[in-house]
Amino acid sequence: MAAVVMGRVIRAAAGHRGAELFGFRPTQRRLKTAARFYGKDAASAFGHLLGVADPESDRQQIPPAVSFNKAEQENLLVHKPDQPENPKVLRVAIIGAPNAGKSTLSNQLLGRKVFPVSKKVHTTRCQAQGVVTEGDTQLILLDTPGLISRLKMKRHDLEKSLLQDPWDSMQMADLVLVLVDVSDKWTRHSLGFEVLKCLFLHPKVSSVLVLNKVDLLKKKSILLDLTWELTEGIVKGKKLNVKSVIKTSADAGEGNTSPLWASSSKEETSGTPGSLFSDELADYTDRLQTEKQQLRDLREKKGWPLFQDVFMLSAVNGEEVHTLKKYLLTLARPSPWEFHSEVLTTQSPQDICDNIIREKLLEYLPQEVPYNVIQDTVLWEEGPSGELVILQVLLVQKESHVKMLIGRGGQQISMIAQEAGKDLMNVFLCDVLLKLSVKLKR
Ligand SMILES: Nc1nc2c(ncn2[C@@H]2O[C@H](COP(=O)(O)OP(=O)(O)OP(=O)(O)O)[C@@H](O)[C@H]2O)c(=O)[nH]1
Repeated sequence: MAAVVMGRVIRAAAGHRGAELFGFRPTQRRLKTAARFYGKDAASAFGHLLGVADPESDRQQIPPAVSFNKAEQENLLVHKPDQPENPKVLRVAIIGAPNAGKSTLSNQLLGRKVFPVSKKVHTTRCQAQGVVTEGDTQLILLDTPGLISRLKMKRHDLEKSLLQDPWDSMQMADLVLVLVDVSDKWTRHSLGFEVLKCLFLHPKVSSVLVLNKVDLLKKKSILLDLTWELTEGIVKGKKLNVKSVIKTSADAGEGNTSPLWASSSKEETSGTPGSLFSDELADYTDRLQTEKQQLRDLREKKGWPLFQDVFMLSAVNGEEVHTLKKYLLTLARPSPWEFHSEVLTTQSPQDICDNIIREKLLEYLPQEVPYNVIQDTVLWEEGPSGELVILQVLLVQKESHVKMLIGRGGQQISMIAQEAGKDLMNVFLCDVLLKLSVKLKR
């Protein structure tokens, strides 16, 4: 049985794939269209992106689109970075348990959804990089799969990348954001052994605790207890002063680049990742002597006393993400940029497409069904009006799964195609015609 469903062609009123790189001329007409589509501020920023003199302001920076042309995207990745005179870089790994919100946070920091997000665990299958370029600074975000144990990987027959990639990200990072889902009553009281092990074995990487999903908490006061538990009552090498935490959290405004955190000491820190706490870390490592002993001790631990700062935010609605972003930008160190400012992600256009379709499969199909779908892109081309035309075949192993995927009257697959098409339009900023076909794998 097979079904072919077409995603609706969606109008990308903002004038397609951004910059002059793609041969677009920055016209006032395009800016007006952008104003209709995105709002006035964004239209100004779009003008800025296109190289048009910004008539009113350049307050807001619109992230670049990703080219749907594989060669163009690859070319851009090897393009000499257009860096300013004093470039700065911070490489940020984002780790945490599956479903903590790592990809949601990455997307918010990037300002465009390039990583897949879903309620089901293991949405992210391998490490991917996102690039935020602001002023003279480049933040390189290393989005990773949720940390799992070797045992779990074997038991659930999961790919090796799920185990290896978070570790690889840590090797590359200057700073790690440890995300905890505070709405999960069962897991929120401990960072988990895998996270602790990762932190312990990468002592040079500064760490910041991020308490995510605060929007789901009825009683916000629990955040203080959780902070205490997950930091062992120590942040920036100082004992926590709960009173000042409450005050600082409540007072933190938009323009405030300091974290929602205050230690009991008035002492200033240098803000240089990797250079802090070396003494405390040495003490700490001394206490855990043999490797066996170290691991045994870590298994009994819940928190990490070497966090540099703590943030409390809601990645899904962007609450306080701006504060975190500003904080990260201030920590960047002088270093040549690694990417051209037009690069938003290192993923190939096809990978982005596969991930987005997979995200919808995870959202709409029950239990293990989406994990067994094989995706095969059989057509990827530019249509006569510049639209992106994609045909992807979804191969499944059971007749019952074919039916589930297609849904009554084709409703299910049609919705998946429409939603994925809409997301792809927002990544590539062009019209997208997505066709999905479901087939039984013989
Ligand atoms: N309410 C709420 N939901 C959130 C927040 N952040 C993420 N989510 C939701 O949590 C689910 C998991 O988010 P992801 O970003 O896919 O989580 P992840 O950590 O990347 O997951 P894995 O790829 O499985 O490791 C999604 O349904 C998100 O919409 C938040 O701040 N508040």
